Amino acid sequence: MIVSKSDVGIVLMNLGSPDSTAVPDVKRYLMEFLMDEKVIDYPYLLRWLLVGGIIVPGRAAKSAEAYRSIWWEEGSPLVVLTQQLQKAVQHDMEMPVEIAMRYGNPSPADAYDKLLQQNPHLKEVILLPLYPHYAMSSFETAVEYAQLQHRKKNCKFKLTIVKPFYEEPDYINAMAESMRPYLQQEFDQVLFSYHGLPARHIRKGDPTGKHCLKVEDCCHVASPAHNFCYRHQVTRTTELVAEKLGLPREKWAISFQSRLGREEWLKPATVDRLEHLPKEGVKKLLIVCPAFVSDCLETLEEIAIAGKELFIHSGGDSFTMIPCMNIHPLWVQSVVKWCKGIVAGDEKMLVKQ
Ligand SMILES: C=CC1=C(C)c2cc3[nH]c(cc4nc(cc5[nH]c(cc1n2)c(C)c5CCC(=O)O)C(CCC(=O)O)=C4C)c(C)c3C=C
Ligand SMILES: [Fe+2]
Ligand SMILES: [Fe+2]
Repeated sequence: MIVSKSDVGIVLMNLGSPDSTAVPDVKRYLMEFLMDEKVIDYPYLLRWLLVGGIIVPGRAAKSAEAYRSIWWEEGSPLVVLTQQLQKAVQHDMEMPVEIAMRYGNPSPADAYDKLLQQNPHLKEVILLPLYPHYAMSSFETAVEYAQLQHRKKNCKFKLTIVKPFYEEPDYINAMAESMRPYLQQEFDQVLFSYHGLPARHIRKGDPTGKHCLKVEDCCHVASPAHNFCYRHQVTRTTELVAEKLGLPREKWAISFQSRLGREEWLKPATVDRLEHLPKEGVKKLLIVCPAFVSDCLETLEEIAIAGKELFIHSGGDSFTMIPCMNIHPLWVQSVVKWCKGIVAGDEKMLVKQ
């Protein structure tokens, strides 16, 4: 459907943060996040006992302290950087751009209200989940939440969803160019550290039921499962970015961070690599986190503070974290180009509905 530009709005959707670093706010946020059945996918009662009885009480104060170590005067880095992206995209777009968060504020309903205030005749909203890769616990839950609020509010406009963009040439180019200046310095390895997932989520998401983590080297063997396979998609992003940067194979590696709980998660774990790399001769490390388009707790605290400390303590000499794309001009241009293309009728970036 082609609608007039003046009747379209854009929502950039990210994960969300607590409202403040106060322990009750962090508790509320963690409860909302971890009680999401697509994040911790156990039966409700078990999830409630585990999250409300063990994980959140045990984690909230430590999490609040971690947030305090990275918090900015204007608020959570993730929220502030998403607002900055909104402003930068808005600067180059004729249609209104708002942001929404999966957890915490502002919600998709808040974003729809703001768009409707600007244009009560809104016909279409383009929802861009700011996740390059598909995961049930990131992309899928964000989309379903935005669709639920769209239905609950009985919105009359159409909600159009942008697909995970893990191999889109514009994203790959923006990632590579945002990294390139850091490659001028001497380094032994670039570590691409992605948010981790329970391995079970990868198997559960495989629509064929017989490919992911079952076929040898599954991520390199063609399969319809790849549309839903986070591990395939992060591998593809890494290989395309490395190729664009001319990085030889022995100069890069992949790892997975932020493990939670006792289940098996994707391997290798970033913490294990950071501990062992210096002993393997990797003393000068560059690290980048392409699963996040905006810097957040997972990059600024887990990698830039705790990860650096671990690597240096384990015998490393230099550790440089490459920032997320944030408001890199090529990233802003990519978002603008995709949205303008969709408004002009190009459907290749869209989830088929
Ligand atoms: C079972 C637990 C978790 C899964 C699965 C998970 C997937 C997942 N998360 C992101 C992106 C982000 N996660 C962030 C923080 C964060 N993640 C978990 C747990 C799971 N995530 C927790 C408990 C936390 C909270 C912080 C903590 O206590 O350590 C963030 C940062 C938010 C911020 O405010 O800065 C992001 C971003 C993705 C993309 C993903 C699936 C691929
Ligand atoms: Fe997470
Ligand atoms: Fe796979």
